[in-house]
Amino acid sequence: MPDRSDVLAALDALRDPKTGRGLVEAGLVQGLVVAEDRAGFVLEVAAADAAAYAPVRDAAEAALRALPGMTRVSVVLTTESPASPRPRTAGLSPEAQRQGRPQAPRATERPAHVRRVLAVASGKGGVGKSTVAVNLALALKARGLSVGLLDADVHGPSIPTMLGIGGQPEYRDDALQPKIAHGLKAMSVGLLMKADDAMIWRGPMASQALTQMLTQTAWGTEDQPLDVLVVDLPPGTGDVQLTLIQKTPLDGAVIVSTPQEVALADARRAHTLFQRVEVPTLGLIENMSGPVFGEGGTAREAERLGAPFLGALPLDAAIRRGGDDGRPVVAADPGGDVAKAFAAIAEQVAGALERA
Ligand SMILES: Nc1ncnc2c1ncn2[C@@H]1O[C@H](COP(=O)(O)OP(=O)(O)OP(=O)(O)O)[C@@H](O)[C@H]1O
Repeated sequence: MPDRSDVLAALDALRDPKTGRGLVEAGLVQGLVVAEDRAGFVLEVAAADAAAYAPVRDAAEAALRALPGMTRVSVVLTTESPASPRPRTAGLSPEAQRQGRPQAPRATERPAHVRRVLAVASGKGGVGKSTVAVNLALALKARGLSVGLLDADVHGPSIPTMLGIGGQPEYRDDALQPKIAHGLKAMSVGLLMKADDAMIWRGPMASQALTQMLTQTAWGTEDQPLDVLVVDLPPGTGDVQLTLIQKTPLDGAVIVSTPQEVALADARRAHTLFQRVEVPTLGLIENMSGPVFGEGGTAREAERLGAPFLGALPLDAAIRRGGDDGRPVVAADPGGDVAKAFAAIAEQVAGALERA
């Protein structure tokens, strides 16, 4: 298996067309991940140079793929647009300087022409976070808002399936063009990565690519800004989530949980995580509520945390089918009980975002 130094040598053998130096020496290789038969990194260039560097990205991918034993390679070309400077990062606090440990960077850059950014989070995986994100986005849209959906779930991006979208997003007019599905503007990490690249994407690449999807997607225009951008975060409360929520300028978060104690304990941790970064928890949502998993647990947890309880959604086969078929239940059956439950939640979320 090639190791990190083999990968670096292969990349440095390629020339940066601008400086004539090797890619590594020129500082173009960022966030390199090498793990057994996989490698990936971010090639970040100025926006004006994006087209010129596409062949460099292709050459880098080819060079890595040519290494013996290397089967999965992913190079993401990201651009640094002059109109949207990189997020400024916080300097080291005196305490951190003394300890030699950097503080995590805090986002200061908002995506252009987006009024509000809402995170949908869950402590635990599989509780229906993505299902809620999609249907809540549709319910907000049904209120007359213009809504975008950013699938940041690097662990398992499911929004493309849920919305029935696919194919690489187009890069036009210096921006990634979102896919339009059921009236939502959607962008997913799943559209940019190949199915089995998930592991590579968990590291710095994920963070950089998400920053790019957030800030360089054509979410809105000056004349028609996007009202709400819903961000489907990866489940969990670890370092990946912490980095993402620190780098994303969030106006509020909703936390999805099932009624079981194991899920509620993780929901509690998610709330604590948001508190740490001073993002208000707009409320908790109980999913898969009913006789199988129980009901009421999330409402009680919300009360304990001092956060609003936004509503409960039943365990319902139609919700699952809608997700599998690319026809989310709120779009497929807008007059049904589930759509009404989402409408009630959307009303509270819209109100809270207005005040945020
Ligand atoms: N209320 C519900 N009733 C029935 N099935 C549901 C419900 N909510 C979600 N599901 C189904 O449960 C599965 C997991 O849902 P989903 O992918 O939304 O969870 P998640 O929390 O986003 O998972 P992860 O973050 O781990 O990817 C899906 O098959 C989905 O269709």
